[in-house]
Amino acid sequence: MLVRRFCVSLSRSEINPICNPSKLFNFRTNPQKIRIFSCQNPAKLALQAANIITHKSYSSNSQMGDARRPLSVPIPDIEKADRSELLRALETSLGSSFSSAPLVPNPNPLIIVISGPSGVGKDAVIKRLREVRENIHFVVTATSRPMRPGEVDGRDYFFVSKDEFLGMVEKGELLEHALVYGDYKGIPKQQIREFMAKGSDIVLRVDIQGAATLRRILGNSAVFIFVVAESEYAMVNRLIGRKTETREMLLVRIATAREEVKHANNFDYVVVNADGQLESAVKLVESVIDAEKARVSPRNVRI
Ligand SMILES: Nc1ncnc2c1ncn2[C@@H]1O[C@H](COP(=O)(O)OP(=O)(O)OP(=O)(O)O)[C@@H](O)[C@H]1O
Repeated sequence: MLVRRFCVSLSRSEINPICNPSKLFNFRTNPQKIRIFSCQNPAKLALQAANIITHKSYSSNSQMGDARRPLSVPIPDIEKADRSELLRALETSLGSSFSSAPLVPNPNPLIIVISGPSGVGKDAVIKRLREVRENIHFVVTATSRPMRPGEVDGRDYFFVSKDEFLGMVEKGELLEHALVYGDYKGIPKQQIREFMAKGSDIVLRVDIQGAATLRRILGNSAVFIFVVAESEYAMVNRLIGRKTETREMLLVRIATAREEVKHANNFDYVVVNADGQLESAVKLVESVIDAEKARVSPRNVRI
């Protein structure tokens, strides 16, 4: 019964390498042998198939008169032969040895732009991502805003004066810059070039305005991720809880955030950072990065 099923599928299958070895090995097949397969006796057919794969289909040098054709070698029984013997026979039959070189090139380093309204947890997501992910560089933004308690110059931001900042702009040292709530923020190009050359992925953390500018500059060569809280209430609560804003600034930030939530469409991915669910948000960002690395047509960024 089993033999019958095997044979029926053999005779029906166009791509079955036994019925048509040319599909697999690109050989010129002997039409005579293919015709033999269409015989009606299933047991005989199975035997012939087995016979051909071990000996006959590769044995006739007289029919393969050119140098590209594989040599005539029997393929040992897969159950009995040792692996290296089998590999050698397959290599000889195919006419070339199996390479250990990667079948596809290593993926290009990515630029990942992380943005979202104020207070949704961009910094919290990035801080955790920094702990769990290797080979990724978090660009330190230059800013003219004063340092907050607990922040470190060169780690959280490069804190510079307004004049120093404008000097950087003039020398073309910034990929993008903007005036945000009265303070300048900008992305130093040199850092990106340096770390991409080492093969690191780059994370840029910008506000919505900055993300829109980067989209114009980088187009689809970078990955844009929009981080949001699960609700406006949660977002406001987090801003209040952070205790970094004056009452006036709180109002401005919340009003701006309301507008900014509408910009999700300009991004490639949305990540919801729900209350108490920071780990899930970070995992999702990691999945996005992994998926981007597996793209068939990679993004190709030049700074
Ligand atoms: N998933 C979460 N659950 C609870 N609290 C969170 C979560 N994510 C972030 N927070 C807290 O919310 C506050 C705001 O987060 P964070 O400073 O990271 O926001 P942000 O988007 O970087 O804000 P801004 O754009 O104003 O700098 C912080 O006190 C942070 O610890």
